[in-house]
Amino acid sequence: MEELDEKKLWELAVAAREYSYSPYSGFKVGAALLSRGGKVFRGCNIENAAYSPTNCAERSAFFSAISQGERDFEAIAIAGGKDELISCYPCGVCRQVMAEFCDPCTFRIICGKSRESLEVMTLDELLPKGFKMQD
Ligand SMILES: O=c1ccn([C@H]2C[C@H](O)[C@@H](CO)O2)c(=O)[nH]1
Ligand SMILES: [Zn+2]
Repeated sequence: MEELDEKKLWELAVAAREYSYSPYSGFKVGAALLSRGGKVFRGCNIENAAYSPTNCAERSAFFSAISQGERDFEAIAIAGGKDELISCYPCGVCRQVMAEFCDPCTFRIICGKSRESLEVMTLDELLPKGFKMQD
């Protein structure tokens, strides 16, 4: 995936953020998950009055994709912030879900607060020595 495509994927995360349901934190997050087949699955964070049922944008995107039969992923872009976007990285729970389905050395996570300041990391960088099925 070229740099241009990473920017495009991040723009789709920004668009997905518009659907965020976050009346409790006011922190809106969008994610765009790219499959190896070139499909994009979007997700947003969905909060709840009981707090703990809240789902992050990243997991919403993964669960949507997996529910539609997709299991082969290339990259995810994330855009989050209250009124303004900030550099928003996936939480530990989402990193663990990524580890279930993605190759840690090749799956890329794209974060940033603007098209011009995107950071691209592998899952292995964000979740080194993760716990996996074979463990
Ligand atoms: O990477 C992140 C970090 C936080 N959130 C959500 C969870 C909650 O709704 C809000 C504040 O934590 O942001 C995400 O969706 N993804
Ligand atoms: Zn999360």
